[in-house]
Amino acid sequence: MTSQNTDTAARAFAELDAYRALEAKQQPTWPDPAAVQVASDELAAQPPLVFAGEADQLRTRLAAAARGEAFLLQGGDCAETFAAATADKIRDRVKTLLQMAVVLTYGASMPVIKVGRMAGQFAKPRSSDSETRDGVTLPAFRGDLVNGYEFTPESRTADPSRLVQGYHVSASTLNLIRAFTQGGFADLRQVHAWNQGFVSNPANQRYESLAAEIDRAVRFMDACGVDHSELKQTEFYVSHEALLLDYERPLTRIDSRTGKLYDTSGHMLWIGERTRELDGAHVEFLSHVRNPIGVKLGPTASVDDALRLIDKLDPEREPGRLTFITRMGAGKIRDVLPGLLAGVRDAGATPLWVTDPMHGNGITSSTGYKTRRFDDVMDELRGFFEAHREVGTFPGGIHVELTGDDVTECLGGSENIDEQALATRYESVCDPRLNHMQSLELAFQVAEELKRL
Ligand SMILES: O=C[C@H](O)[C@H](O)COP(=O)(O)O
Ligand SMILES: C=C(OP(=O)(O)O)C(=O)O
Ligand SMILES: [Mn+2]
Repeated sequence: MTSQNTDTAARAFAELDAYRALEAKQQPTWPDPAAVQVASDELAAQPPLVFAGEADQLRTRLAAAARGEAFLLQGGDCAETFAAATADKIRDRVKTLLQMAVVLTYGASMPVIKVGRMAGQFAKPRSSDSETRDGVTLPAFRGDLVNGYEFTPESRTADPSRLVQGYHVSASTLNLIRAFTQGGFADLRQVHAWNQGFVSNPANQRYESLAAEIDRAVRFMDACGVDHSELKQTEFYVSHEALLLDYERPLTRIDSRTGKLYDTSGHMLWIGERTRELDGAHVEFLSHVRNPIGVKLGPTASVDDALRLIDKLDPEREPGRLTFITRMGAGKIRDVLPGLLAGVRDAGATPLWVTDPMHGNGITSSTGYKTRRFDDVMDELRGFFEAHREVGTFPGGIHVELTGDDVTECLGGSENIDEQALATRYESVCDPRLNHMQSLELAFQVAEELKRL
């Protein structure tokens, strides 16, 4: 580095570090600050997980979605865990997203941008700092990057060595995702092989007939001698909530090509509903990195909130830079979203609008499980499309908590999971996820909405 480059880098990091003077909500209480410094130094010495150029490429893809020329599919666990970062589970989540993408691409006849909530989704904001079970109170589980899910004082104590472990688990997850999506697994000729559902399930049968059509189309192209080598690989990006600043900061690096800062822990980072204060540390931090940024907006978000977030996070109004992920709740979306869309549009801003139909629809079952009704999720989705049709803006994508596994965490769907069934395979350590079949079913319904655009 020349001394001029060194100066520029020092200035960029000094600006980034303005966040340190601001309130950072939802951070763990680390018992030993010296150990956090050791972990931070270790992270700072590791290679980046993603390349800045990939984040730029995703920004251009998201810009197309903001213009109405592509659709974002973002999904994965509420909270990834280190233990579940196995080849089978990663493969099944990737498969589920690939299947959904095929359904959506076919339905919308437009490119679908695939972004996993994967390879870094390890830190959770919580409603309460503590959890009480049978009269015993311990710190809440804040994600594997912070503490363990097991309900013991040792496990629930925040442990900064988990930051480093989280980096390595993210690296191996991302490595496998790259292998799957670029090494032949995601070849469109494998469209049948991705299916893993129950033969008799209606979503499964619908998928099989769509896959057969795609097969015929690919064979037709083969017979015509069309070169369609781009069908052999697929672009796949990773994202997570940039919650834990002790993890994000040491992974933020200067891009040698441009001299700009990128948070290299993932391609896209988002700010959660609980940490999106304009004068808070998270908004300040992400305002200084070049990655595409998402912000969750709940039902209390005003037009003014949205416009100020745009001014802070996307002052140049750069296409693809900013995605608003709305999570209003099925009962509220039709009342609150149209005004928000219109207010932002009238101010001349064109962020990408995406729906998260999960987080506004949480309930507790009579049997004590955190759950969501599939019908509420679908209702919010329809409300999202209705609001955009009403205002004339583009419904640019979906953000869902899902897994490739056959879990029983959300009520309903074609398998009719009821309150009693929740207990059979409830595996989430945080929010309930759509299982493989529910995810596919949702994709078909979104495809129907996209066909109406
Ligand atoms: O994923 C989102 C939040 O972390 C989660 O909904 C919070 O859940 P809690 O209300 O159980 O803390
Ligand atoms: C914490 C999450 O969501 P929100 O910020 O919308 O509550 C999440 O996406 O898991
Ligand atoms: Mn969640």
